[in-house]
Amino acid sequence: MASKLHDNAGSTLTPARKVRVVAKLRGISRHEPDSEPKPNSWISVNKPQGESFEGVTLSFGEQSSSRYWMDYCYEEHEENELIYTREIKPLISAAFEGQNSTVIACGARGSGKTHLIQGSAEKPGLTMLAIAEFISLAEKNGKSISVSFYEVDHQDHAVDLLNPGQSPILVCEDRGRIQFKGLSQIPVKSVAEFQNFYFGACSTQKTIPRKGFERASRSHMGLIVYVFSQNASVENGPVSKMSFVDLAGYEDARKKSSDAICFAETNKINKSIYALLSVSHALSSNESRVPYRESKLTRMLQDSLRGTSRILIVACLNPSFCQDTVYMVNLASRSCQSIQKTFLDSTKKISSSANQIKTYQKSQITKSVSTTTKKIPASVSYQSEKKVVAAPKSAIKARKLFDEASKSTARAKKEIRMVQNSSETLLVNQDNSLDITGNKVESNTKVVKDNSPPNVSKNVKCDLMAENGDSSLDTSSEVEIYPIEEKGISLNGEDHQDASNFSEAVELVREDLNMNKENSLMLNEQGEQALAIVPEGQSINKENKSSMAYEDGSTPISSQLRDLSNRLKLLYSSTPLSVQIPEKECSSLDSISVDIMEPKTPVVDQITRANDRRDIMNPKSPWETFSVHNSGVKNNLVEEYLRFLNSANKEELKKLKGIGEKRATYILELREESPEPFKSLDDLKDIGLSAKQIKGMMKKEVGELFN
Ligand SMILES: Nc1ncnc2c1ncn2[C@@H]1O[C@H](COP(=O)(O)OP(=O)(O)OP(=O)(O)O)[C@@H](O)[C@H]1O
Repeated sequence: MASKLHDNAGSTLTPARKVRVVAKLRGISRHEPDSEPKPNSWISVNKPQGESFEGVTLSFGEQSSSRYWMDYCYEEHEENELIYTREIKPLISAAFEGQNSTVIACGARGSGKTHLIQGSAEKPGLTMLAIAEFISLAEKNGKSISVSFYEVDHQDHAVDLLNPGQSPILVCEDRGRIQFKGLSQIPVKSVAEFQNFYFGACSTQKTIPRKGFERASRSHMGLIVYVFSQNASVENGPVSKMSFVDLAGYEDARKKSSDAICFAETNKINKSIYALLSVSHALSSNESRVPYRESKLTRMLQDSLRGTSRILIVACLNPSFCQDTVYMVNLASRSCQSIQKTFLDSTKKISSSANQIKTYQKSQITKSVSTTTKKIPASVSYQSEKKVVAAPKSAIKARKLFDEASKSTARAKKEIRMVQNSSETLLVNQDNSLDITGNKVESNTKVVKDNSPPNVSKNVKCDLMAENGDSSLDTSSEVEIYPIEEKGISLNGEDHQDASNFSEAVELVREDLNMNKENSLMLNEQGEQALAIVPEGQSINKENKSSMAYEDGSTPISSQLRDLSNRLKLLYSSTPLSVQIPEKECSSLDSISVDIMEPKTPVVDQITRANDRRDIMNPKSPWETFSVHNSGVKNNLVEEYLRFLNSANKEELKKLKGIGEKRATYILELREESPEPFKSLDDLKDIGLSAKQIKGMMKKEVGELFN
C-alpha cells in the first residue's frame, strides 16, 4: 500500500466529535480468483505534516490530485477486531451512560461492508464483537439487552428480519421518540443465542418472500442494540441504543443496470445512501436543518443520529480500481470534521493574509524588491479580491452539488509567500517545498500551517495560492481540500439539494474528475486570474456560520451583503402582489448572496437596479407612496406571522385559522428538526396547506385586526 504515513493518533473518538469518518481498505479473500495478497497501488494514504492536522487524506491513482479527508484509514491487514477495539468499544461504554450511536458501513459493491459489520463465524464482524461486550457490560451494570434487525429496500419498505413475512415496519414519532410499529425486539442473553438468530436472519434474508411487494436485489440492513434498565418495561423505552448499518453498495446506475427497472432501483438505493450521508454531513457541520425525512432509513435512525448521539462512518474501499469507491469516499469525506478544522484554519489565515495585502497596498509604501523575488503586479493583487470563475460549466455545477474536494482537481496551485519584514520589503517566494517556518510541507499536499499572528518585528507570512502559467504545475501538484457546502448541496431548508440530484451530482463529479488535467491546463492559461483563491476561501465560509466573523469580532462585509440579500429575497418571496422581479433580476439577487465575496460596486448596482425596477425608491404619486407603505406593512405582518409559527406553543398555534391538533403537533415536530422551519409563507406548504389556504389564512388574520 502506498501509505505515506499511518500512525495511530486520533483513532478513538474524542468527546467533542459528533461524526467520525474512517476508511477501511478491504483485504483479499481466499476465495477470490486472484487471491494472492498484493500491495494496493491505487490508493494513497497521506498524513499532512503538522500537529494541527488530525486526519489523513486519501488519493486515488497515480495521477490523481483529488484528496479526501478521513479521520483515519485502516489498512488491508488490519482486521475487524482492531476496528472494534478502537472505534466501537468506546461507543458501547457510552451506551451504558445513555448515549446513542450509529455505525455506518458505506462503500461501493464488494468493498467489504458486510464482512465488516456481520463478518462470519470464523471472522466475527463488528456486531458480533459488540454483542459480547454489551452482554458483559449489561451483567456488570444490572441492565438488559435486546436487539432488532431490519432491512430497508429501494422503495423505502422496511421489513423485520427477525420476524419475516410481516407487513412493512411503520415509523412514527411519539413524544419526541422514534417508534417502530411491526419491528420486533428480541432479548439477548448470550452470544451463541444472538449468533444463531442473527446469522439465521442474514442467510434467509435473501430468500424470504415479501408481503405485498417485490423483494429488492439490494438493500440496507440495520441492527439495533437496545440497553434497558433491568426492570424497565419496553414501553418506558431503552436507556440508549446503538445502530449498526450495512448500507447497500453504491453502484453507478448507468454502468451496471441491464434494464430500466434495475436502473430505477439502483438510482433509488443510491439516493438513500446519499440521504444518510447528507444527514451526517448536516450534523457534522451543525446545520440548522437536518434532512431526516429524505428517506426511510434516516427517519428510522433519527434517534440514533441526533442530539448527543455519535456517528461513526466507515468508508469501505475496494482493493483494486473502482470508480464507485471514489464517489463514496467523496461523499463520506464531507462529514469529516478534520477537513473543516483544517479548512477553517487555512481560510482564516487566507482572509487575514488578504487583509494584510489590502493594508499594505493602501499604505503606498515604496517597497524594495529583492533580486530573487518578483513584485506582485497591481492587476494580480486586484484579482485576488475578485471571484473568478475559470472552470467549465459542468465542473462548476459539480462543485455546487458536491464539495470542493473535487473542485480541487481543477486547480493546480502555487504558494506565493509574501514576506513583509520590518523594513517593509515585499518578498515573493515561489519555492513550494518549504514553508516560511522552514517546515517541509509534503510535496503533494497543500498545507497552510502558520497560525501565528502578523508581527512586524519579524517576518510576516501571507499565504496565497496562485495558479499561474508555470509549466511545472501538473495535475499531481499540490491541492487543497475544501469541506465546502456549496449552494446547490446546502442541506438547510431553502437551499437543500435533495437526493433527486444524486445521479446528476455523480455524473458531474465524474466529469469533473475526468477533466482534471484539462482544467489545470486551462487554468494555466488563465494566468493571474487564478488568484481567485482568496474570495473562494471566503465563499466556502458562506455556509459555515461559525466562521462568519473575523477574528476581531466584526462581521465580514460579504456576510452583511448576504444578509441584505436574504432580506431582499424574503421581501420578494413574501410580497406576491408587489411588482414581479424578472427572472434575471432574481438570479442576480441569488448571486449576491452566494457569490459576492467582497464589496464590489456591482452589488450596490444590482440592488439599486432592482429597486429602480420596482420603482419604489422614487414614488411619484400618493398612490405609489401608499403602495410602498402597504407592502411594507404586509411584509411586517408576514414576518410576525412566521415568527409566531416558529415560536408559539401548541395551544397558541391552534388558535390560528387552518391549524388544528394535527398540524400544531406537526409544526412542533418540524421545530425539533429545525428551530425555524418557517422562513417564508411558502414553507406553510410543508404542513399540507395549499397556496389558496395560505392566502385565506393571511386574509383572515389581517381581517381580525380590524374587528
Ligand atoms: N477484510 C477482508 N479480508 C478478506 N476478504 C474480505 C475482506 N472483506 C471482504 N472480503 C471479501 O470480499 C467479498 C466482498 O465482501 P462483502 O460481501 O463484505 O462486500 P460488500 O461491500 O458487503 O458487498 P455488497 O455491496 O455487494 O453487499 C467477500 O467475498 C468477502 O469475503
